[in-house]
Amino acid sequence: MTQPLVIDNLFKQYGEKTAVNGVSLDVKEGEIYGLLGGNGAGKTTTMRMVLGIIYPDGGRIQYHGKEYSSELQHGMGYLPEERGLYPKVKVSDQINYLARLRGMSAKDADKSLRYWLDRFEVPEYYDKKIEELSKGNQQKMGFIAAVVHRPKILILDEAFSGLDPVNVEILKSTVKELRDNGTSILFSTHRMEHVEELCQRITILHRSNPVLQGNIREIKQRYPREQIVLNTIGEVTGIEKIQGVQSVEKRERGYLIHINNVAAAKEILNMAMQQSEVEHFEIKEPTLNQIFIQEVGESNE
Ligand SMILES: Nc1ncnc2c1ncn2[C@@H]1O[C@H](COP(=O)(O)OP(=O)(O)OP(=O)(O)O)[C@@H](O)[C@H]1O
Repeated sequence: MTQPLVIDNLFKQYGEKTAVNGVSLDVKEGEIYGLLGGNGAGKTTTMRMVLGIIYPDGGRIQYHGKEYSSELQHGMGYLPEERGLYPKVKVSDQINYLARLRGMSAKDADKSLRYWLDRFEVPEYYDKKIEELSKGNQQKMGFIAAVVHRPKILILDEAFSGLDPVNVEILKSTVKELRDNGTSILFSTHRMEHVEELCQRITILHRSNPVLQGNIREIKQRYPREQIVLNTIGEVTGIEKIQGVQSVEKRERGYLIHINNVAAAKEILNMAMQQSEVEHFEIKEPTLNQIFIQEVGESNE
């Protein structure tokens, strides 16, 4: 079976500025692939090349084994980071028009739009102009515009930005459902917890270069486990004296301990058990955000 999306050694230059330098990745059917990077890393440029909005200066993109052609637009959906809908046009006029541009009949387009408005519990937005909606609700309409024509490949650039926590959950479950129905999703975000929840594979870009790539589980295993969460009933003293312990922070229910040698973990546990009752002991794997900071030298969030 050919892959829905294969990007091979993609390259893009704006004058002297290299925006994307040798990005390769593939998105499988029914996968949400995470594209991460700080501001200006090259995520949007990569996505726009995939969508055929701009042309690569080098490299190759294949869609189900084929080169780009304009008909492929019918099978692709895009939620841009910046709002993509016209403020003064009604939701129904605009989204139905976009759906028809992507090959749907007027009847199917309207049915699909109404389905999505009901799904987000806002059927009354059908007749509203975009500018009449709040920022978060405009984002939802942008999402509907991206999925109304049932694309096989979906590109989501900061899909959850501007949404309140309830709406983030609603959109997240929708994205998971689209994945489970076979959609291939290329997903960019600054929020690492979303990536940890939604994606199995990622690429981290830094100043146009891919600096880290692969399966999140495997990536995490390559980084040392340097944090211990210890919750005890009573106080434990002397942890900082154990060799390999770098710092001990008192937390509400215990301690957060930084180590630079995993052998210290056993000694910490022994000491804690001698002095108190241990409620919880965990050697934590690094978070994706910690790995990101280590690779890129700054937080993504
Ligand atoms: N049309 C353009 N002309 C000139 N330079 C551009 C253009 N579009 C992007 N760039 C430059 O290319 C680099 C990558 O930009 P891009 O928008 O792809 O980053 P990004 O990872 O999406 O960032 P952000 O998280 O801030 O949206 C940046 O340095 C940007 O200034």
